[in-house]
Amino acid sequence: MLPNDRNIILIGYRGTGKTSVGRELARRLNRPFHDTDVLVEAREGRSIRDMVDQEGWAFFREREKAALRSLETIHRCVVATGGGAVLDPENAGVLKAMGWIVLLTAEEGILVRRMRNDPASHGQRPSFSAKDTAELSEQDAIRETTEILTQRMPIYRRLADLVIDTSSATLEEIVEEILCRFSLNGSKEAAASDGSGSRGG
Ligand SMILES: Nc1ncnc2c1ncn2[C@@H]1O[C@H](COP(=O)(O)OP(=O)(O)OP(=O)(O)O)[C@@H](O)[C@H]1O
Ligand SMILES: O=C(O)C1=C[C@@H](O)[C@@H](O)[C@H](O)C1
Ligand SMILES: [Mg+2]
Repeated sequence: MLPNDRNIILIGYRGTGKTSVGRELARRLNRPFHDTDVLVEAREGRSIRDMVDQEGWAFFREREKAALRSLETIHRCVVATGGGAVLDPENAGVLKAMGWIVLLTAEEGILVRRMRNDPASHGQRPSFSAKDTAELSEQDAIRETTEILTQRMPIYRRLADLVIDTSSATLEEIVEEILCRFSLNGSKEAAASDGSGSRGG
């Protein structure tokens, strides 16, 4: 398989922008986009939050694993993962074999602010603690985020082929960095989808 045929997989904590960046990157590359959270919700016919409330985290993690397995043989796609998908070592192995892994990061305070301002948070993002995330003070939410990131960052970093701090970057800038890093900027697929086909190579 040519390097440019590999999938591009986005990993990282909640609110780092995996879904937003993935959607835009797929549009720029004219590639299919898959989001494991969206797949799980579509298959289950309910939100992740409802799944976790009704069945618990282990149930959701099993469904997430099955969703990831169903993507194992795709190529030339962009994939956004759930923030905790990489915690399962088997999932991590599947993702690593699937393509280039891009880790998105951001400062804790920014992550908390993004999640609080995102209307999707309230109906769809289950709380990690007993309280609803929206009910936590900003300080407690930052503390919770810092604690979880301390556990997860070594796993995220071990898997990553590229790390991008999104704290003060726009979606466009992040997408450009990914295209540039994997030499996809001048590719026919990128050129064709951004309307600059005659200039591309
Ligand atoms: N670079 C950015 N700058 C500003 N806002 C951003 C950026 N990236 C994402 N956001 C905003 O942050 C919120 C969360 O983004 P998104 O849903 O893409 O994150 P995610 O990593 O997919 O989260 P989750 O793990 O919960 O699925 C959205 O409201 C989105 O518009
Ligand atoms: O960080 C996490 O553990 C999660 C992130 C979201 O993408 C969802 O997959 C779910 O809310 C769990
Ligand atoms: Mg997402």
